[in-house]
Amino acid sequence: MFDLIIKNGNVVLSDTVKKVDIGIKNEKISCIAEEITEDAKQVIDANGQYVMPGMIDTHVHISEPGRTEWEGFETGSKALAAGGTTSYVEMPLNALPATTNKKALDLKLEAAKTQNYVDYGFYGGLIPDNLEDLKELSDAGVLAFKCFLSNITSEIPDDFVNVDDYTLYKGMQKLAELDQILCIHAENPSVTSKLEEEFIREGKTSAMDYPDARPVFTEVEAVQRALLFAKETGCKLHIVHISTSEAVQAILKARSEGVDVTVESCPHYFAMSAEDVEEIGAYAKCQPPLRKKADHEKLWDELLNGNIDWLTSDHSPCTEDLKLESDNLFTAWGGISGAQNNVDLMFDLAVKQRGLSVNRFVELIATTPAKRFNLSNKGEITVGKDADIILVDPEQSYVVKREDLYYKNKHSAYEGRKIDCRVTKTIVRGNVVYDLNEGIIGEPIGKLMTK
Ligand SMILES: NC(=O)NC(NC(N)=O)C(=O)[O-]
Ligand SMILES: [Zn+2]
Ligand SMILES: [Zn+2]
Repeated sequence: MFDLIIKNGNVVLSDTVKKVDIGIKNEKISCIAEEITEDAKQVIDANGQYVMPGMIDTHVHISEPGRTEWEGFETGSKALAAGGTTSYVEMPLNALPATTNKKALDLKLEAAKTQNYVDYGFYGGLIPDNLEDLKELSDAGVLAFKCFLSNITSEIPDDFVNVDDYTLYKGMQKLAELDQILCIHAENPSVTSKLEEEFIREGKTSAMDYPDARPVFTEVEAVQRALLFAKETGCKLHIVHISTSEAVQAILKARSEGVDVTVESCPHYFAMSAEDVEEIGAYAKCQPPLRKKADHEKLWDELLNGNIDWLTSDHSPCTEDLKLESDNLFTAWGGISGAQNNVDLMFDLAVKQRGLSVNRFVELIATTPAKRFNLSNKGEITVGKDADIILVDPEQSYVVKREDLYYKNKHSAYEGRKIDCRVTKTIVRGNVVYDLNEGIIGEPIGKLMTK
């Protein structure tokens, strides 16, 4: 007797897509066979749909506690579930306090405990004055660490700040000892902040000016510095939300020379370019910026050539006033609400429109991040793994509408956009948590993932 059987779907296995049935028992995938005839408490017919591992989104900002009006665990995890994500890793910034010591992590754990509809884990932050806190955060089970090379300053006590080079060096030494990955937001802080001031002074604040104020080389420079420090210290490195082909090439070169480095990018860098931001406005503002068409196409080549390791949402929500109060892009809040439209949007763009294989797509959303973050129960449809599974209908289309968004603040850079693919069910450890017709189902059953 199975708890759940998923029948007749096109199941994305590690190197093939096969029409097989999946039997689930005690939260795990317990049988994969051409036909399962045993009984089950629940049967799902997935005819005509892809059945694949749920997305593992390793880049999500939930600003609870402290800035819960931006996003909370309940609303954020509902959006993730509705978008086909079955587990996520939460960034150490935007909540107050930032997750830079054990006390702050405990506040996160407490807030998250009863509110998550999907599985979740945490990052610890590296900032200039917390080198002594890294071991305690690591011992408490954070999945990885994060720091900013990009300029990030705040007047508010306990908010996140970027590292200086000394902290980067010392932090990497410590994290290498702790066998932790350091994830880095890589942009040169002094060039970008001064350039932005200069552009504003000169009134050059259009959507097409914005990427010029954070030029390609400022990403490449910070990436190269991080690579050099990683080579020196032996620290495992992961570069988040990469926006340029040039930076990807620098990463590939360092990897070929022995640096243990991986790289992610996000759907928004593929779905939109700076030209689109002219129309969409601040909802599509982020750092690093959406690049102009020619750079954007070069990043697509990197993705299609297998040079980007995985995809994340970088769901970085805020209240709508922070997007609207400023009359120019330069001073509006940077960050895109995207957690609910990762899987189907990228399936449409990369698989349907640009011919990426479905197997490669699954590596990008699930298998590779699971391996890198040592989430050994997740990321593949294989007997013994957690039954974290989504159904994806490549024949359905929909238009992104505010009222369908689960975010606390229902704005999106994709509002009004037609997506030719749709997530129809999300299953976390055998529990159906989202269904297209019924919406979010049941109680928040998400469990904490620790290292
Ligand atoms: N404070 C943020 O949420 N920042 C985020 N903002 C973006 N990407 O625009 C990020 O990941 O850098
Ligand atoms: Zn960032
Ligand atoms: Zn981010």
